[in-house]
Amino acid sequence: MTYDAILLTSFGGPEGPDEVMPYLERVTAGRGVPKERLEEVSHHYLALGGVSPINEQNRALLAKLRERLPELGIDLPIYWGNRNSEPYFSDVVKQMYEAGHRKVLAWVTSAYSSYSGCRQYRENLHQALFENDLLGKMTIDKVRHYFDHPGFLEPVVEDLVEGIRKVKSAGSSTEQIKIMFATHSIPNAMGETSGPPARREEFAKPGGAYEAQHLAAAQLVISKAGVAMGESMPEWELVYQSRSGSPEVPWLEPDVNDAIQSAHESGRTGVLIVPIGFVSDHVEVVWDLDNEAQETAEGLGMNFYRVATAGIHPAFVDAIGNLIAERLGTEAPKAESSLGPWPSFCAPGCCPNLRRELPTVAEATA
Ligand SMILES: CC1=C(CCC(=O)O)c2cc3nc(cc4[nH]c(cc5[nH]c(cc1n2)c(C)c5CCC(=O)O)c(CCC(=O)O)c4C)C(CCC(=O)O)=C3C
Ligand SMILES: [Fe+2]
Repeated sequence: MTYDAILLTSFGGPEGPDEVMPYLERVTAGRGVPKERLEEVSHHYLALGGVSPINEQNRALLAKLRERLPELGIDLPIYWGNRNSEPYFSDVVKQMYEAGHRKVLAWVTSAYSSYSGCRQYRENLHQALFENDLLGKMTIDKVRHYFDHPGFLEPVVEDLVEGIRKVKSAGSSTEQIKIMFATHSIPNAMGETSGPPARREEFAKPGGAYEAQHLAAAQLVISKAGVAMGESMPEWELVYQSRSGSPEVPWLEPDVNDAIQSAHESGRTGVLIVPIGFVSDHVEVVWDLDNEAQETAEGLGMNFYRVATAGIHPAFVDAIGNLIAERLGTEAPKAESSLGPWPSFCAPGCCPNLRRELPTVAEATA
């Protein structure tokens, strides 16, 4: 495979108070999210000055990639585009075409399979080509999901080890600690249909491939931390956060705050939250975990530690390099769970849009 440019592909966020409501409306357009939920989330953003940290984190990652990829032998220009805020895909795609690029490889800031974390990006990239009349003139492929890539997990393992030591020295024993791997909740219907249709029977409902990938990543993190510490690990579980949508629609559970309450009731005195579902410390992490979950835990008198995300850790930057090199055919895939390496091209019907079928990029031909 040859590519002539890389596109760092992300979610986007507001960068000022005036941008918050238009951003939230854009994100949820046609998604059936009640107005009350938007009001509530707008307060999270406004409490942070109306600025999501996500764009700054992507600028920092972009700078690291531009520095590091050439050292790894990848001499391709790197662009950055967002689904929901400037720089929009449509503008970036146009800019890339005008600069002469025809075969683009997108790397997405989402490690797992789901409509929200995969197909929606692929639909939006297709839309960007369409809007610029570039269908058939320029292709955009996508790097595979990397939930079980060692370089995605290493920064997490490092900080989990640190966190366990801290919570222990605050007085909680191994048996008194619960490790909670946290990820974005999604509707059950989205979980059940995540991943390729041919593999659907393989995964438990309602979480589907989305949940299976998280469990695989969590198990790897626990094993690695156990080896690093040379001792047995506290018990762990997968929990969900940042539930949106209307209350009648079932979403993946348990919620992180309920899980903290249950852990307290079963005699735990320490909780570590590992935001394994996120690649950097954006609003879901700094608000929903560092404020809400921490308050829940401390209100119950528990020791609390929130583990770092991959961010711009050198191991993660190198992992992105390896994932790109894998697509270029110059390095072997690195995937440590029995689920991977996840395919680079999504099967038709993978992580479907349950509202209406839309064309996408980076789809496998049947
Ligand atoms: C799976 C998943 C990821 C991980 C994969 C990926 O990274 O893409 C993710 C990431 C993110 N989600 C983000 C923000 C938001 N997500 C929302 C709403 C929703 N997310 C969903 C799922 C996911 N979301 C879903 C099923 C909805 C309901 C509406 C719908 O069905 O589409 C809403 C609306 C308000 C609310 O209800 O919360 C906001 C503002 C930000 C930016 C944060 C920042 O600004 O720092 C990021 C990285
Ligand atoms: Fe989201």
